[in-house]
Amino acid sequence: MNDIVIKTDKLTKRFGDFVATDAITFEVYAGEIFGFLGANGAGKTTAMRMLCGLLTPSSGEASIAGFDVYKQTEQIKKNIGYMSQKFSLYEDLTVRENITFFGGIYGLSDAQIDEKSEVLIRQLGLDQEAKKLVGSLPLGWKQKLAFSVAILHEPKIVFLDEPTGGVDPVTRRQFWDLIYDAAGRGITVFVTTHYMDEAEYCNRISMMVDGVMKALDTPTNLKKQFSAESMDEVFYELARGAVRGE
Ligand SMILES: Nc1ncnc2c1ncn2[C@@H]1O[C@H](COP(=O)(O)OP(=O)(O)OP(=O)(O)O)[C@@H](O)[C@H]1O
Repeated sequence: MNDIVIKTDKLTKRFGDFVATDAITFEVYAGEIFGFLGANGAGKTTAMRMLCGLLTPSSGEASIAGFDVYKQTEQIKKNIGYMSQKFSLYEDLTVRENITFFGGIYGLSDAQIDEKSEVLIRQLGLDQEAKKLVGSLPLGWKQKLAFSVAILHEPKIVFLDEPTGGVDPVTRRQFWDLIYDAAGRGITVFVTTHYMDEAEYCNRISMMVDGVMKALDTPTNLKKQFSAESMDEVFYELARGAVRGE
């Protein structure tokens, strides 16, 4: 009995004659960690922006947390968290000021913000850094803080667009501990990544090639399906015919 929190039917985005996302149809379940993979230019960011209510589709259907992507974008935004590649922390505010600022935007009370700030700062091990400007923190800390801020309001779904770009594997693993923690609390995680070790951490993975969703299954089943030892091999098999990208 899985609750569906994301449902799309032939969701498409055209830019002029170019079809960036081509009739993708899939479902994501509550509490799932769903990996959204594809080579550069495959159409991941475009699809994700439609799902977040930030970009109007050209055709097809999608509902996010039960809300329609054409008509109910404000409700969608209230029920999701979003962390883009250029995450939205303010570098010239301190760690604590950033948490307070975003808590205010999400409509949390002062008491809730105080409580969340304490928990978060402790959980991230940022006690020494709480009064430091975010701009002075290493990238890995910024990413963890940006993720924590994106789920400050305990959304139903959090969308992560390449959240761990540019940091080492140990720091990436620590970031994934936070993802597991959020998923354990029932937050659905929709994540794009280029790192195949991260793909292995997902419950299910979809692979986009030239705007089309070419595969969707668990990492184990995908490896079986492609007689592959690793997700790297699966990715290569699927993406090698791609026209777009580098
Ligand atoms: N506003 C736009 N106008 C025209 N073309 C666009 C626009 N936005 C994206 N595209 C094109 O759509 C295609 C898909 O882009 P998108 O950013 O969705 O891919 P992606 O899978 O997220 O790639 P990456 O991994 O590089 O971020 C690309 O060829 C891109 O150039």
